Amino acid sequence: MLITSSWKIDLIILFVVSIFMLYKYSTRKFNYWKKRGVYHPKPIPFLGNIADVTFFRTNIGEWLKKIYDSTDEPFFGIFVFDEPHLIIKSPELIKQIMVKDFHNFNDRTVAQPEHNKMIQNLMFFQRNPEWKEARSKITPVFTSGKLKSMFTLIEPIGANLLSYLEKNEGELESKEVCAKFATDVIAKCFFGINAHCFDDDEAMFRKLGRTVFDFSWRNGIVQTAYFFRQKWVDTFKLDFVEKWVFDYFHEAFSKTMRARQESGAKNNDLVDILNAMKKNSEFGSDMADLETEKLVGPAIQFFMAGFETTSSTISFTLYELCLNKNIQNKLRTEVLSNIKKHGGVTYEGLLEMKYMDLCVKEILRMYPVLPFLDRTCKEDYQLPGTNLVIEKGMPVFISMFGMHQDEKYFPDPKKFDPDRFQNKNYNSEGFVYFPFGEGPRACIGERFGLMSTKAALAYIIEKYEVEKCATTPTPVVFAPKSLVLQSTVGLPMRFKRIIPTPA
Ligand code: HEM
Repeated sequence: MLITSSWKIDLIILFVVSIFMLYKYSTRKFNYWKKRGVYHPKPIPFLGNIADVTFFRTNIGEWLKKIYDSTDEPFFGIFVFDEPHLIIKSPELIKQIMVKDFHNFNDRTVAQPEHNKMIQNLMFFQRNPEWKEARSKITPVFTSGKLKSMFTLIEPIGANLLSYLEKNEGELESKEVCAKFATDVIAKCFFGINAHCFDDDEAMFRKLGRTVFDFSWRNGIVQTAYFFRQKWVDTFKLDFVEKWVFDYFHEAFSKTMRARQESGAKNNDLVDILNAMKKNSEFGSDMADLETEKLVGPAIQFFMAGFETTSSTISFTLYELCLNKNIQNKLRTEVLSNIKKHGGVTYEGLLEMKYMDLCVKEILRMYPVLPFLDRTCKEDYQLPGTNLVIEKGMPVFISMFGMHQDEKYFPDPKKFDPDRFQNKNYNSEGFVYFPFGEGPRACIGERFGLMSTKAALAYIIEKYEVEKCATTPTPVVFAPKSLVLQSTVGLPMRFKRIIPTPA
């Protein structure tokens, strides 16, 4: 006998008391924002405001946008399960945090797993001071000269893309076509490997890409935990992507690097650049060992950060072009005259394509592949012009998707209107448009991503008309289990070869 003479009643009492205690525990911080006079949507016990993401009813980008749209406050609080998080909405405050006071917000909130050295050393996950050191060493990989050299590696992949389209003309899933292109480009430029994605649907690098980014329960749960339940990552030793993926990348890169060192061959890729840096001891004396994560890390990081972002941007552009024929025709006119002037799709030619630039800018506004930014507050911080002190360790989020779709900044936000970027700087006062992030921690591969995106578009648009077909989704429905913005059904469309008219 415990409490009453019936063990059944005892059990019920114990159950009710346990639930009550759990309820009390999960709601113990729920007056955090109220006490500070900060607006916050009403949280629910155990889940806070993250129920929709927890049950995979929506993805993180759309969830944050929905909360962003629910208030006009310049900043507001939410609860992720039981933990308070701050969302910044004011463009001026975003600028303050991302740039002016970057020193106090120079780490992401994303977990840095103790059990996995490889993930720890990926730049996206790195914390300071390691991040600062790694970033300054890797920045020279993306100078104009190196990009221009890497462009020569993209040209043959452009030819493969066109012969693939020629063989498979008609209805195609454009996201898959663009994924093949982006995978081949990244494998070639960063791993020195021909991935052969256009020849083989089951090519190994393509499989790796699917494993990392295809929406699955595994990826949905683990990748959400990395951003919102960092403690689980260490407790359950969760790997951002499956371990075999890292092992494969590690092996592939190390092999190429070793072969290159032995043969002395040069290829204009990351392998050459890192070999040269290693020779000059730019990575320090501990880098004598070829297999170390610090050398392989950048290649893996570039694959993970560059493959999905680039392929999505190309395919979302094709998607909007097939829905907006007049814009497609205008872009083709520019591409054709540029190709005529430069004798083909060239590095210099791409830089001159003004309308192409507007189209890609507008796509990245409408479909920012990574739809939110995150930073951690390093030390207690008085939010300028407010009474709020952001406490040390507070996760701070920015809804990029919310800002980019806010009609206050972008009238008629669902309309694909490249001309809205014509002679317009949206970030003059504060930040409202930042598809590559902002400040010292912004995307390091922006210029590479834009170069490969524009190259693919130029190759395709020169030779093919893209058209809506019966399975083209209108509008796009974003996958709820995905960290990045992805269409649930892909982006099928018709590729119709343009028959040149005789001169
Ligand atoms: C259209 C293509 C791309 C888009 C839209 C994109 C977007 C982004 C965004 C939003 C961030 C976070 C920035 C922040 O927190 O302020 C980021 C970070 C990053 N991106 Fe990209 N990216 C693209 C292509 C690439 C490519 C091609 C590479 C590599 C070659 C790359 C490498 C990285 C890395 C390493 C980071 C982490 C930077 C750091 O923590 O210092 N990205 N990217």
